Amino acid sequence: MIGAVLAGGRGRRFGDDKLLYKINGKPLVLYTIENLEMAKTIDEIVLIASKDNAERLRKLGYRVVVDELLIGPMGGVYTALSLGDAFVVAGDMPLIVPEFVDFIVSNFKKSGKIACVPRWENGYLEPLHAAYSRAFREVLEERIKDGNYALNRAIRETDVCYIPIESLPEEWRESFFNVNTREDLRRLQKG
Ligand SMILES: Nc1nc2c(ncn2[C@@H]2O[C@H](COP(=O)(O)OP(=O)(O)OP(=O)(O)O)[C@@H](O)[C@H]2O)c(=O)[nH]1
Ligand SMILES: [Mg+2]
Repeated sequence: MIGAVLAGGRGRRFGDDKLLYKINGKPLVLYTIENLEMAKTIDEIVLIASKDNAERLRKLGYRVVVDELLIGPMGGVYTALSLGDAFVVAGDMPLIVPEFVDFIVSNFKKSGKIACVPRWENGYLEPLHAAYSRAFREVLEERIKDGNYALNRAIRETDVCYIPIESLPEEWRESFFNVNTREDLRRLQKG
């Protein structure tokens, strides 16, 4: 399974250097990549960049694909799925838990569903920490054509499998932590 890292955002809340911002000498996105690589079910990492940051991201040594749409996360997932089935994560999720990724990917494979997405009891979804089949790209294509760019709605209106988060080990929840502001970074450095 491909591990696709969304890295084409503009980081308006943080500053556009967000993913390459160094924490203890290492770019934020490299934490995400290295944890994803540790998942046994992931055999290739691909960064889904914008044309503006693709060259800078290429220097990290991973495969980079340019997202030509830049309509938000939905376009990133759409671009990733052109390569095949993928586990998609946001590049700003440095604490992803490899065992959790493997858990989602194996459930996705077992379920035979078009996608498998973690869901909180209150209904909130975690679409940027989820497994998608290539076939889901067609669902997205229809919606993109109509100008419907909300990924959450696309998932809700499709027959996907959900992973109930509260039934899983509590330590796995840090997997969803994402860096949006400089304040989040301080939380990360404190550990
Ligand atoms: N390929 C791609 N990635 C995206 C796109 N929009 C956001 N992302 C990435 O998805 C992840 C989560 O997005 P956000 O937390 O909203 O980050 P952001 O868009 O960079 O930041 P804000 O402008 O502050 O919302 C980040 O790693 C972004 O780089 C997009 O249009 N295409
Ligand atoms: Mg974020």
